[in-house]
Amino acid sequence: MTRLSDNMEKQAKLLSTKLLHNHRQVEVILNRSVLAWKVTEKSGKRSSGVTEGAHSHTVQVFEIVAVHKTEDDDTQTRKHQEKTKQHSQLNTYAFTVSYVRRTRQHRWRCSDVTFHCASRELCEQWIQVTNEQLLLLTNRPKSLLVYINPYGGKRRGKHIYEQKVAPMFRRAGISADVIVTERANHARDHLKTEANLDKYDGVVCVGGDGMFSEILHGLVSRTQMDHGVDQNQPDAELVPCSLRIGIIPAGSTDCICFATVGTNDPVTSALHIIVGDSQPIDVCSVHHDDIFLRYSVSLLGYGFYGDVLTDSERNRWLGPARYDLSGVKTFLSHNYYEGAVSFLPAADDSVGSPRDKLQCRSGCRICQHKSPSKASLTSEEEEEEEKSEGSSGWKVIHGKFIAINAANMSCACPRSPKGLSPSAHLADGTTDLILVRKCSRLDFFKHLLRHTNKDDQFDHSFVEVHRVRKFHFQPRHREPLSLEDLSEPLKKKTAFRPMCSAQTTCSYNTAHSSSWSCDGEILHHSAIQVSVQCQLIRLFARGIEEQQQQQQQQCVFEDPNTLWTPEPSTEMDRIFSY
Ligand SMILES: CCCCCCCCCCCCC/C=C/[C@@H](O)[C@H](CO)NC(=O)CCCCCCCCCCCCCCC
Ligand SMILES: Nc1ncnc2c1ncn2[C@@H]1O[C@H](COP(=O)(O)OP(=O)(O)OP(=O)(O)O)[C@@H](O)[C@H]1O
Ligand SMILES: [Ca+2]
Repeated sequence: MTRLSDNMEKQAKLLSTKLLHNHRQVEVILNRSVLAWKVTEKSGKRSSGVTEGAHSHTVQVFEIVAVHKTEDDDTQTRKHQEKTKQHSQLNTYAFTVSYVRRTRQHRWRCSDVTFHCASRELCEQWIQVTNEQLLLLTNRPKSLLVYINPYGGKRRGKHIYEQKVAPMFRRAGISADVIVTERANHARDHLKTEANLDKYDGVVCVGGDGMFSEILHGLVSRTQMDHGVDQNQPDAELVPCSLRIGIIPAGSTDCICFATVGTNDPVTSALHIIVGDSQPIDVCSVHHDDIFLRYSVSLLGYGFYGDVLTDSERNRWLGPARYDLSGVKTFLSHNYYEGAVSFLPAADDSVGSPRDKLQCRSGCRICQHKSPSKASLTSEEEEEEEKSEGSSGWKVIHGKFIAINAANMSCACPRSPKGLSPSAHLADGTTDLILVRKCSRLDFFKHLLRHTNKDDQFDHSFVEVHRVRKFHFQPRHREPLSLEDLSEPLKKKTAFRPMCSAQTTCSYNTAHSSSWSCDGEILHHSAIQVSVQCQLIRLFARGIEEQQQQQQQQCVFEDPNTLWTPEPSTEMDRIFSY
């Protein structure tokens, strides 16, 4: 066994020992980046002609969840002690490493591997040295603030957290303060005004997109208040939030989780939190004149999706099925709306285009590209840039639209696995503006259907899509201006400005106006100004991993339930022979 000093090369072995695993002798190596083990002894039981190289396993150190002494009463250890007569000295002291194992469709599971050692000292040394490596991973959260919506989705949030997530947090040594919400906006208000955020490394929401939206608003507003930033200023440079947000999906659509992780699975999300993943996310700020309305990270939808949402709110009791019912009803209504959309295209080539088929994936190059237009430009500089852009500046489109959608991320979800804009990026500082013009029911049906198959939903004469940094929408008909519809700050403002003229209220016709759905919340203003705030928040996620990469990593070996991670033989040789 060798123990090398801290300043040795990254790949140098910290520990290298012959141990027992599954009744067989294995050589186990720990260096700064991987834990690896390979069988060094042939077993009569498993002689399937597989070479020794195929028995090699590696686990990235940053994907180790925890290492523990295997308890004496551990069933596995007892079974092992009974069975392994031939290794009598090597079967008493054992440690278990819990690590991330990839399964199908971006799902992660926590797997355990137990190694048996010849002595207590050796066992303790393995635990200590492995733990030392885990402590070096400073991006891992130690303390979390968790909000559970007990009524989201199928009302299983509390059960999911207690049964699936809390035990994993405990195993990983993460402490969690849990608040089960008692009313809508409880989490938002608590974060905004009460929570002592200095105590935490992250905030976790257990619920759906609506619950995530509460956490987003609480955290972003709190950060701006703490830094004296006025959210009502559409051009204000917002301060990024320092705490990351974890999403344990327990809602109806869970689009934000699906589009950032690739699956809606509580265990996978818990593992992304434990390993301390970090995925920056763009946030759209939505204003009406100089009044802040809301933030959005997924879909801002006017017309079709706004109407689906408005109708579905009446049928909340139906749970997730409410969207399908309202979807069919809205489709049959076949409404269209008139208005003007003006937008500032993301002219910079580095952001690609919504039709380039370059999907945003883990480590996305486009999102990493630091163009000056991302985050670093002051609003004055941006204004200057806009003025000097001339023909590449703001564009205006007047028309009759069935839907106006701004997809800040793909909006992939189980209903539409590739999403509303399959090539939208999580953190590029832009949103994809999709305009679906008035068309026949059949054409609109064909367009919708393409959200569920491989065909290009933008390849229709009545659909256009633009990658934009900002956009405005002005409905052709004036806004409804009943005081009940107005947000608190606007009510105050209205008291000084007589906006609600008789002419305005009379000219408003509900049949001609839709509402915006903002991440599943209805906005009470149709005329809005939207600006993308590049990478304003970070999630405990890493973006969707390449499917190809996943498949390469997963091979079923001998036991179809055993998924293992083979390394190219050269890589394994390098690890074991260094
Ligand atoms: C022919 C089948 C076509 C299926 C087309 C499916 C397209 C689905 C695209 C879903 C995009 C979801 C975007 C996510 C938005 C979230 O920020 C938000 C908050 O959770 N969710 C919703 O607003 C919830 C929005 C839920 C929208 C459901 C729409 C269902 C449409 C059904 C149309 C049926 C037509 C049938 C004609 C006979
Ligand atoms: N204790 C509570 N009682 C009532 N409503 C709550 C409570 N806690 C949170 N809410 C509200 O419930 C709404 C819906 O919650 P959530 O997003 O978790 O589920 P969902 O609507 O089923 O899922 P999705 O948003 O993914 O469609 C949120 O807008 C949130 O503000
Ligand atoms: Ca984006």
